[in-house]
Amino acid sequence: MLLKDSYDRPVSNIRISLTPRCNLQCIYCHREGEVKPEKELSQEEIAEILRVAAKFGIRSVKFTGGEPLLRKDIVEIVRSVPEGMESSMTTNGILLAQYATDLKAAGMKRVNVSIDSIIPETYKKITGHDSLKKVLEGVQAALDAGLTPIKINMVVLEGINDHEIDDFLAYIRGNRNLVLQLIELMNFNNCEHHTKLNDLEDSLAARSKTIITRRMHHRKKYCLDGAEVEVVRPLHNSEFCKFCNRLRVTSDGKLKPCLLRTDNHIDIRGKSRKELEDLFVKAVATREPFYK
Ligand SMILES: Nc1nc2c(ncn2[C@@H]2O[C@H](COP(=O)(O)OP(=O)(O)OP(=O)(O)O)[C@@H](O)[C@H]2O)c(=O)[nH]1
Ligand code: SF4
Ligand code: SF4
Repeated sequence: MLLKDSYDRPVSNIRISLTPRCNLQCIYCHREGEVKPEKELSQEEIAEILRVAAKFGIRSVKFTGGEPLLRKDIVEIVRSVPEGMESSMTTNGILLAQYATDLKAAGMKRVNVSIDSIIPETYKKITGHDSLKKVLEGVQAALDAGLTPIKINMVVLEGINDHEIDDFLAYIRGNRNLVLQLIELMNFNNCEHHTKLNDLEDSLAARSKTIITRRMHHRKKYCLDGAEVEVVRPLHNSEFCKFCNRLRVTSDGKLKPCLLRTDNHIDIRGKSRKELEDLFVKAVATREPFYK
């Protein structure tokens, strides 16, 4: 039986940040909402968290960061995912070519890869590094290894990459294993590059053959001719929060009931199995939609 919060939202998936470290410096990075992270969880601590998650019926885990592939024990971590639980990862793709085959062999189902521009100079401007070629090789390696479907995550930045959407569509078009995911920038610092995605969604809707509403966050998925596009609009979106079914774990071992809150973290380090289970129940009970 899945745990439910008092807003009737079941927790069906868990997101574990494996490290706050990253080999890029994106201009908009929210670091999964972590503040001053301390010592990273060990592989055994992660395995124990996953066992408890499985006990509460959670059947899906997403590994995030920072950059999760910076963990030297990443393949071991993936191997420790309990049977029956699907694992995936959100990565910047730089080390993906190196790890794709091993991740698949360890049981990982699929990956999301962040690519904010397919123009090398713009990619460098956003991420601080000249790594686009490596990332595209990583995507190809993940396709070859069968880590699919692969979502290409693009954070839309006004005046920087917002004119590239058709280029991205051309990149994924015809490959059923690639999905484009357009993400609204989390505009915490009143960033001049923030843009709402409403107009973009309207134009996708007009061009779509089918529109699917996913259960998670009630996100819309637009099926265009030969290309699938998912849109993530988390800001001031009560519908998004109403259908939020995730519980997060920070890289230093705290249950995090909401990405946008730092005041209700629950430390789960050094706890017995029974205490850990009780803290899971407590964390789910404190969950509430950020935007109501
Ligand atoms: N506010 C908010 N934003 C989220 C949440 N989950 C994901 N996001 C945003 O969506 C972006 C993409 O998330 P990913 O890590 O690729 O995973 P996903 O697409 O949510 O998950 P899958 O569909 O399982 O692959 C993140 O960078 C966040 O900005 C959430 O629970 N709350
Ligand atoms: S790749 Fe992800 S974690 Fe790394 S800096 Fe960019 S947004 Fe942040
Ligand atoms: S802001 Fe919080 S409640 Fe809303 S979708 Fe994100 S994690 Fe869930």
